[in-house]
Amino acid sequence: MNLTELTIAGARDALRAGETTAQALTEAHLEAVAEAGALNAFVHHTPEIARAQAEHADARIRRGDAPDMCGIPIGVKDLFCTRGVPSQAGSRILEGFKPEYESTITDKLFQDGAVMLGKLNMDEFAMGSSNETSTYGDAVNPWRAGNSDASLTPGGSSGGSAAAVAARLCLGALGTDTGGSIRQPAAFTGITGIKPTYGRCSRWGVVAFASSLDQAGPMTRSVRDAAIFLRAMSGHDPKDSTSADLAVPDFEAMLTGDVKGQVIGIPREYRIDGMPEEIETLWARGIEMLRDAGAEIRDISLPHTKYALPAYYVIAPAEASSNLARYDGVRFGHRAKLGQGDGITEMYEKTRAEGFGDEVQRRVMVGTYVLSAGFYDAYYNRARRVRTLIKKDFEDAFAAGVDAILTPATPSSAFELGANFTPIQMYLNDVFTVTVNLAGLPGVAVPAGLDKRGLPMGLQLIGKPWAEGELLNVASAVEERAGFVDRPAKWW
Ligand SMILES: NC(=O)C[C@H](N)C(=O)O
Repeated sequence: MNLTELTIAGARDALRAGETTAQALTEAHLEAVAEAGALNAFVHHTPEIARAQAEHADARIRRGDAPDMCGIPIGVKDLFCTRGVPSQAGSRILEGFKPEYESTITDKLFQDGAVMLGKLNMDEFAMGSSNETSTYGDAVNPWRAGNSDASLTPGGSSGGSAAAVAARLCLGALGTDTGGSIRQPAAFTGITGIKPTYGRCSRWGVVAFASSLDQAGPMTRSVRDAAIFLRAMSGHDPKDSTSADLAVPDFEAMLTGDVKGQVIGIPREYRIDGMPEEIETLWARGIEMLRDAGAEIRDISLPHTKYALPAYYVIAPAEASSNLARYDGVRFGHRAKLGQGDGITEMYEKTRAEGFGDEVQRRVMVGTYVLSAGFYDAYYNRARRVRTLIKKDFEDAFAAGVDAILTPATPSSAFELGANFTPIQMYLNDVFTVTVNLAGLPGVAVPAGLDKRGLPMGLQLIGKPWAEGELLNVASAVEERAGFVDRPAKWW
């Protein structure tokens, strides 16, 4: 058995059947991680923790007391606080920060027996779409275009998570998604990623970027794995007042693959100018797959879509400017060296100028500006009103009988690292994904084909609030028909 080729479902079943052990799985993955330095996916390695967790998991499996994630080697995005383990959110300003507490999500996973191999690379404070704003340097996509050896982005901000899962360094990884950070990298690396409904998973102990938009989710190599992983992460947490007090369904049991009679909406506003033909064709193929599976395809309108990106890039920086005020050189991580006569103001200024990268500084400035007294109504309040309209567009579609919405996940496949996009060009990566965060809905990206260069492309499905199970079921129908089995050739 090739242990790094298993899915989470396959590994779980093999562990329970005694065909392998958590320790063997862990060693195989630690070895894969050690060989994959060129991908720069893992930025902190925790082999001692992994080995201790695996030993413990094996004992539980032998006792017949093994939850689904017991003994499963995973990677954790650096945005999650993990007790005693560096948790830097990809930023220099959190250099040396080792939390004294565990995030609720990692705690839940560890309670279930999951094995943490280490922390994964990401854009600084989750701001970016290419993993190029990370203080650790770029994570690299394991996929390459044709015969070219140019390094491609795995997407962002959960770039390390996507690269690690696609390269078989772990069976699944934790990501977070504020405007597309799970779904875009999943699409760029040919894996599955779901952003759950806002409130499905606790945000406690996840470094905050934009609190009304942030949501954690799993990144995996199959829809079934996403269902298993998501169930283990979900649930109410009294420590996060925005987490929902709702029962968590068995998402895996809902994967029947049957979508007969379901109404799938195709929003005409997502047919944007300049959309590459290959993405358009992929979308058309997705429509055919679902029609073929017995779903009813319906053209719909989500009229405020075009205002989503500008509204997101007002609301997210506004919240970020407030959340990031706490990094002052006193409470966490990095503090600048001070000169003679420097007072507390210089300490704040120098620390923040050194500790934050350009993109983070840009967002703090934009955010502070749109919240300032003279501009609050013109920008922040207007963006909030747009957000309400976007949410209402989706509500109207669902009220008219639509069960799920199909769109492309991204407007392109993976691009080269160092492409030197302007900030606006970079933000355009999120054009199909931010609406979902603004509306608080669940969205899943599934790999559905390769482009002419041999790079993966993904489709996005958007669901009703709390309907992750139904949504993953539609995704599984696409997965089955797309038959995406391609994988990156190993060059690292
Ligand atoms: N965090 C995210 O979901 C990524 C998004 N591209 C942003 O930079 O805000």
